[in-house]
Formats: sequence, structure tokens, C-alpha cells
Amino acid sequence: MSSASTSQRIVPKTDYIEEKEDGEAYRKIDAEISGMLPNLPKEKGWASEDLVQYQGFWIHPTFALKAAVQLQHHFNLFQTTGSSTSAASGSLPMYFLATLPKSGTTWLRALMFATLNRSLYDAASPHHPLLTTGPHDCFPFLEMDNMLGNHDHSRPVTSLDHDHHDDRDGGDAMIDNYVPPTSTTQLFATHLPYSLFPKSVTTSSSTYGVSKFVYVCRNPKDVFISLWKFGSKVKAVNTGLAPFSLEEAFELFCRGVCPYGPYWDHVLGFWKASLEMPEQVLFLKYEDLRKEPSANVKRLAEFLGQPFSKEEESKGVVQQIIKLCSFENLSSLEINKTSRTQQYFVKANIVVENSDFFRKGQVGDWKNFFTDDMTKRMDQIIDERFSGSGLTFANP
Ligand SMILES: Nc1ncnc2c1ncn2[C@@H]1O[C@H](COP(=O)(O)OS(=O)(=O)O)[C@@H](OP(=O)(O)O)[C@H]1O
Repeated sequence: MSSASTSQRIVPKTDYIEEKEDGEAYRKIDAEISGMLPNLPKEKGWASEDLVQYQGFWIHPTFALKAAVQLQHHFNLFQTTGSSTSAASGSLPMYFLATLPKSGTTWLRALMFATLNRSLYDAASPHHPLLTTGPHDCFPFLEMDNMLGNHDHSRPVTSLDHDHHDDRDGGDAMIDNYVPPTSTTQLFATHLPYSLFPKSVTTSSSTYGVSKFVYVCRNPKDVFISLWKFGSKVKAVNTGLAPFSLEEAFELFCRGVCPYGPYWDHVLGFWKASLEMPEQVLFLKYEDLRKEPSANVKRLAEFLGQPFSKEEESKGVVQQIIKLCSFENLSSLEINKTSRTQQYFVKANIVVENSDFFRKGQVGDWKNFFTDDMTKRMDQIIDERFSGSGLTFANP
């Protein structure tokens, strides 16, 4: 795949609605959004031109707002029959990987895909799909794929110029892109906050089966630096606008203005839900995964209903998955070093290289950027926002 020049100005596509089968319903959502947009508070974006505030959260005015409205008021547009190739299945439970951007999405995409598909793809196999597919192409991104009509499971991965092998039958079968993790679940990644999900998704009595959320939380200082670094590059490439200075970005972050922020409201929404419904919301921390990957990957597998058997553990399957999905391994793969394959961004004409999802992958990189004043201010915010919640951040 070719990479776009960094000086190129890219204009995101806005004609998503026309691409859907149910044009009328989607035009209705479009009209709804056009009506509400002028009244929504607006701020400068980190990776895009603007962010708008919708129900307390700062989101992208095009795709994230559409997804939120669609999810809340037109949930039937997400549903299809079990055999359909569209967004979600009416009868199958939905599993969501939920994160604030820069909290470990890429890592967990890989871990969830490898864990849920381990009976199909041996994590130690030289043909494992993750060796030739970027983690962001393993399963759909709720906000953008739904808008873009990307759920064509019949489209083989060859369209991205790389092959996959199904280890079950000798290694020749191509797998479809965006493979559902099993035939009994639908898997989506999302950055939308918990409060924007309707009860029909979050309650276990839903006719669509039990939805589960895996949430990954990362300490706010590292999220901030990671976001600032990523946003600076992506904003310049896609809008031609100057990126934020560190100071400007910090002010916005502290005011809660960042993609899908405020940080604390996003984190606390999922934290509280995980305390109330631990069987439906698994709350993981990036730092814990770094420190104790094995224990946390086992928790993940158990939560997803596919615990590792004693035999698997003794064969080292957990360790194989951890190694496959490690920063060191994924970031060194050709597909993640030189390609731009996230289908949702490619289709929307937004330039993000696969390598942009891999920077340092460390805990505590913030120390290389924060002044003493910044540390003090962020610590104070953490104290104010999280005291009494029971959620703590290791001081990395
Ligand atoms: N496999 C693996 N293991 C550990 N850490 C990893 C991994 N893959 C990506 N990263 C680091 O995660 C940061 C990117 O965050 P996200 O993946 O959430 O970004 S995004 O929301 O999908 O845009 C970004 O963190 P920083 O390095 O601090 O910027 C990535 O380097």
C-alpha cells in the first residue's frame, strides 16, 4: 500500500449516507445531525479540525456524532440477522472493546482477536493473520465502519494485498476481512462513552443477547502525551492546520476537551459500570497488562467466555498470544511499519499510517515531557475527579 505524502491536504468524505442500503433512514439521521450541529458547543480538534460536545462528551462532528445518534435513536440500523454480513447481528451478543483513544486499543484489538480465534489460528503459527493484518483491520470500528458500510465480509483480505491462512485446513483458505471472532459473537471497537450506549445494548435482558464491554484504561499523563504526539501528526497531514503546542494541548486536556473526553468522565463511566455489572464490563489497566500480562490475558479470556484450559496453559498458549501481540513484535512487522490499511480511515480518505499506532508503548513516558507544574496540576485533577471512586492510578 502506498503512503500519502505528509504535505498532502486530505478532505474526508462526507457522503457516507448514500453508501448505505437504507438511504432514507440514513438521510433522516443526517438531517437530525444537521439540525443539532449549530447548537452544539465546539472546540478545536486534536487530530481533526473540530470537536463538538454531545451529551457531555467531545466527539468528532461527523462520524462519531453520527454513530452516537444512530446508536441511541436508530439502534435497529445496527441489527441484522445472524447470517447477514452487515454491522451487527440481531440475535448475536455484541462484544465491545471500549477505550479512550491512546489507552491501549491497538494492543487489545490484537489480544482479543488472538484470544477469541485461538482455535482457528495458532498464535505461534507463521501464518497467523496478525502477522499480515494490522490490528485495526481485525474487526470493525463502531463509529466509522457503521457509517461507511464497511461490513462486507465477503471481501477477502487480498484486497489489501496480503494473504491469510486458515490453519485448520492446511493453510490455504483465505479469511474474510473483519472476521467475527466466533460464529456466536460480534466484535466491535469503540471509543464512545458508556453513557451514550442505549439500554437495549447494555442490559442483559436485551433481545440481542448479552453485550459485554472490555474497557482498557491508561494513566492520564501517558494518554495525554500519546494523544498529543498522534494528534499533532495526523492533524497536520489531514487538515493542513498547525498542531497544538504542548501547553495548549495540556490546557484543553485539563478542561476535559480531548477526543471522547473528558478523560475522567469516560473512565468513570466504565469504572462504575464494571463495579455494578462485573460480568458485563471488564475493566483492565494498560499498566497492569504491562506488568502482569499473563494474569490479565487469562482474565480477558475468562470474561469473554473462553478460559484457557489446563492443557493450553501447559502448552504455553497464553505466552504465545502475549508474544504475538507484544509491542516489540507487532511494531516490527512489515504490515505495521509500512502500510496504511485501517479500512475505516482509508475509506473516509483520512490518512493514518499503521505505524502511527505504535510509538513507544511504555509506561511513564510522560516524565520526558511534563514540567513540575504540569505534574502538580494533573495530580490535583486526578485527586479531585477520582477521589471516592475506588479507582487509583499507579504513579508510573
Ligand atoms: N502491542 C502494544 N503493546 C503496548 N502498547 C502498545 C501496543 N501497540 C500500541 N501500543 C501503544 O498504545 C498507544 C496507542 O494507543 P491506542 O492503540 O489506544 O491508539 S488508538 O486509540 O487506536 O488510536 C501508543 O502509546 P505511546 O507509545 O505512549 O504513544 C502505542 O505505542
